[in-house]
Amino acid sequence: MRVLRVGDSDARLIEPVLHADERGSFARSWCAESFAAAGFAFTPLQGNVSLTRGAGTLRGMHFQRDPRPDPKVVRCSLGRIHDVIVDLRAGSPTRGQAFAHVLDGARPQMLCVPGGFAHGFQLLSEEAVVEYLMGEVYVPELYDGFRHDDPALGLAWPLPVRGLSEKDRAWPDLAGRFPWLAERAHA
Ligand SMILES: Cc1cn([C@H]2C[C@H](O)[C@@H](COP(=O)(O)OP(=O)(O)O[C@H]3O[C@H](C)C(=O)[C@H](O)[C@H]3O)O2)c(=O)[nH]c1=O
Repeated sequence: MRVLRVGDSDARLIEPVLHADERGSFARSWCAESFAAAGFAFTPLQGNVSLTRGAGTLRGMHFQRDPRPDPKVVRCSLGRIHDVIVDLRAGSPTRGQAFAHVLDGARPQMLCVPGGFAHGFQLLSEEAVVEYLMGEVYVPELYDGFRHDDPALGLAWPLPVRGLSEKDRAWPDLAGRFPWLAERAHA
């Protein structure tokens, strides 16, 4: 299993061993012991799968607020996505930093995202299936987000953005809710 650090953050990009033979291939999509040894201790409480159509379509950015932030293990099982996480945790040395990865259904890579990060992705293929194990259950009252083009972050997206949900168009500016972002923007 290959474990890559994600910048200086405590997120991890894990590539499990791919056992290929004449039938195809086999890889683990999660393993408590080896993931913990890789620095990502995690207990899945919910599994999500989303099918998205149309290159450029974007889901996010979403996060679940304290006291129930939602760590997740994200895998693209079909197609290709530009995946972005943003550290929103108070006190984190990488607070405010964004980390982008291409996740490809042809590779069994998984992005291990601690709770307190926002997450979103844009399709690089015409269709994509994204599956993720969640370390916290969905709590609608704590479900939050910000726009992909929030002025406080300046996130770059590889394709013209399309297919946003009404909710993802309407998130309020982050700086109004996280003063430390506004201060940083004026630093
Ligand atoms: C997240 C979630 C949603 N829902 C319901 C709520 C809506 O009626 C429907 C679609 O929800 P939403 O439009 O928020 O789905 P996405 O835009 O794919 O949200 C996800 O996109 C980004 C990339 C993520 O990382 C999160 O896992 C998740 O926020 O599913 C549930 O029933 N359970 C859930 O856990």
